[in-house]
Amino acid sequence: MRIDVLTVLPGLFDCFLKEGVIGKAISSGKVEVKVHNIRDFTTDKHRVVDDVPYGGGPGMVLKPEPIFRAYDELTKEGEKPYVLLTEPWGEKFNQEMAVELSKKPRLMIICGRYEGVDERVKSLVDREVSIGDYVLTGGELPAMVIMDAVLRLIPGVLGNLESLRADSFSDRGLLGYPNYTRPAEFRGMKVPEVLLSGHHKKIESWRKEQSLRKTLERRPEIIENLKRKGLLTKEELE
Ligand SMILES: Nc1ncccc1[N+](=O)[O-]
Repeated sequence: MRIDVLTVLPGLFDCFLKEGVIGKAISSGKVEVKVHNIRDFTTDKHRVVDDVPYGGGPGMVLKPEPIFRAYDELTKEGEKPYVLLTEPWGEKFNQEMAVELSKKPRLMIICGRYEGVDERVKSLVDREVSIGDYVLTGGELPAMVIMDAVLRLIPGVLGNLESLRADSFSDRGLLGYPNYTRPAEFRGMKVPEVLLSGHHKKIESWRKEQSLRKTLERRPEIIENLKRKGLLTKEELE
């Protein structure tokens, strides 16, 4: 997968693209992420990317020309990207959307900033996406959240496929099961016996039960939703 990011603050992405699972996925060539400074697509001396809003009002709006120039330049060759715009009032990002986006060969993420982008930019956009009902200073952190959730789903990025298998829960939006590692007892708190039993079938059903119980407790609407869609098996419903 290739992702092109358009932003006025490219520096924000430096650590994100170098560290951890994402850093390895990029350095190993499994995925390609290019961050582009919208300012590089301006033509004036002062490299202006924003301007005051027509009709008055606070703050600045990202101008359309530099973003369109970047889009035209970056889509001259290769597959047309599926274009996301990160902004507070977009469609709520979730695991289902991450799975869907992870199947696209190429993405472009336009990071909103200031009071947002000129409305005409949305003629380039396939999906306006929000990571939550709160206002950040810009769409760069949301872009990193989306890339993190999407890139970890690309085959080969997460070394141990097992952790992806566990995601079969999160792909249905179920909350994860409790995790433990050595020591078997710590400050009087013991690891559940079943996890020390080596009995894989029992461990699997214990984990599934824990996940369903936690989801029912904290996010009952997810269980209701899965019931309605018929995505819970008979024994899961018991
Ligand atoms: N929540 C947000 N605030 C500002 C820009 C983008 C945002 N978002 O969620 O994509």
